[in-house]
Amino acid sequence: MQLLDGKALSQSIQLELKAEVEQIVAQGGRPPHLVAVLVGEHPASASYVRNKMRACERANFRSSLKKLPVDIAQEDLLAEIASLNQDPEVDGYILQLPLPAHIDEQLVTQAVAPEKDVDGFHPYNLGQMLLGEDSYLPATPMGMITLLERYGMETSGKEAVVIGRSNIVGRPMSVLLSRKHPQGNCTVTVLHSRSQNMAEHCRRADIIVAAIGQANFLTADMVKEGAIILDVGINAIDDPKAKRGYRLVGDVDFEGVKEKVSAITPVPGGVGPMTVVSLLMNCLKAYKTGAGKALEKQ
Ligand SMILES: Nc1nc(=O)c2c([nH]1)NC[C@@H]1CN(c3ccc(C(=O)N[C@@H](CCC(=O)O)C(=O)O)cc3)C=[N+]21
Ligand SMILES: [Mg+2]
Repeated sequence: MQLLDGKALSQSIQLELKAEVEQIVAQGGRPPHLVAVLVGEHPASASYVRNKMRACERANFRSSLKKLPVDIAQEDLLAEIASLNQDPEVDGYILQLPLPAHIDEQLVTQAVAPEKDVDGFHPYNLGQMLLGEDSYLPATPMGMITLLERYGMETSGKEAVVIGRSNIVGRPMSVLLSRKHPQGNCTVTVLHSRSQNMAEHCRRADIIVAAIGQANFLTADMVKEGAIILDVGINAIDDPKAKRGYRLVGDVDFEGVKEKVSAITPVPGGVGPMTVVSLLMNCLKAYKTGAGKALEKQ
């Protein structure tokens, strides 16, 4: 079994990004600037955002965290978004999801300038992705494709099963795995809460992407010998012995399946860090294409 070490890979990509930023700065440029907008105090979100800011530091990016109160009015959030869109010193930014219930997530996501949408959540970027045109890819699916690419795993002609149909993970991943691409060209099946015979579908798969949000959902009896497993799950399990009082487990019963599969991502240290570094890759791309100034007020 090969462990797909997302943490180590993300760190080496951060070093590559850092080298590129050093070159930009040596030539008189400013570093790329990523902004994370965090509304309220959602504890998991706060920890993800911290990881993103830390990755920026390691890659010599400039980063800013914009903390907004949980009860912010939607129109005030829209005003913040408009100001980020117009700020020539902001290359890319993300609105950390989930947003509080009184905010219309779709509406505010559409207010983000597509040029600065390094999360790839704007309908324009999602549409471009569907068409196979250039866009910012959503960070988690992009991270998984990069992981396969850097490990030299071609997927053409293989059977892929994606469990989960969320807008930010399952759906875009199913699109990427079926596109014309060395880490694509798969025959893709998307499973979701209404699917029947889940285990049967999974047992046929050469590649399984588990994005269900349920600890230890995918068990050994559901996987084929030699399959590749990408585990998107981040589930906190109470554990009095752990430092934080809990530990993180994925959607895959790692211990159960590890002897059976050919490759698998661990949790933590797999898909999560790849998500973070994908944001930085998108932000450098935004910087290079001049996204910062795209909507500058004249
Ligand atoms: N607008 C937006 N963009 C996102 O990219 C986004 C989001 N909203 N909402 C939630 C999901 C989830 N997500 C993760 C980021 C980092 C880790 C990560 O760093 N995980 C570490 C461990 C984390 C820990 O120790 O707490 C790991 O798996 O090794 C995981 C998950 C980004 N998301
Ligand atoms: Mg994500």
